[in-house]
Amino acid sequence: MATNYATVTWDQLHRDARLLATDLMPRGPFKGLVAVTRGGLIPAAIVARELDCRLIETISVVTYDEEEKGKPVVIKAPDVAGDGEGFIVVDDLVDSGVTARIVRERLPKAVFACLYAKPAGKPLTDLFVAEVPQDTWILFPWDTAPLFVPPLARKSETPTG
Ligand SMILES: O=P(O)(O)OC[C@H]1O[C@H](OP(=O)(O)OP(=O)(O)O)[C@H](O)[C@@H]1O
Ligand SMILES: Nc1nc2[nH]cnc2c(=O)[nH]1
Ligand SMILES: [Mg+2]
Repeated sequence: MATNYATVTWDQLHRDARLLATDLMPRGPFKGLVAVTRGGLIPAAIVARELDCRLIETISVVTYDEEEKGKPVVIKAPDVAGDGEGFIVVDDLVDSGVTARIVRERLPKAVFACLYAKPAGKPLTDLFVAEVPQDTWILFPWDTAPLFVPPLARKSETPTG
């Protein structure tokens, strides 16, 4: 259970995706990218723009609560990417590493890249931009909205006030 939160703004996300692209450049050229939906879609779009890649495939992994031991299921396969040779897999983060493990099984020859890595997932990614503590929940721009915050001197004020 996360006890801290780390908020990522659109600007930070864009900067970090560009840094990831910079680190990926020497490993290319690449045939294309595989975005891990949904969190990897926007990072993959930014990386693809920087690397001038126009081929973007997707893989979708869902962990259903009802499934045996929360087993992850691939509900959309990355058929165009074959065994992953010449492709970059892009996700927003690795946490437990469960998603990355199943993606790597499908695409063993791909380079796996993500923006943020928690310690448990770190061994599953080839590249990442920043490490985040295991007890920290990352809030992406698409998870959040600007909210009224009352002045310190008026703590009891409500957002509707
Ligand atoms: O390392 P793990 O413990 O597997 O966690 C990391 C995954 O969890 C989130 O995806 P999620 O399955 O929540 O779906 P989403 O991308 O559609 O938000 C995130 O985007 C990663 O793909
Ligand atoms: N948004 C978000 N999704 C996650 N999925 C697994 N870990 C995380 C996290 O820290 N933030
Ligand atoms: Mg995801």
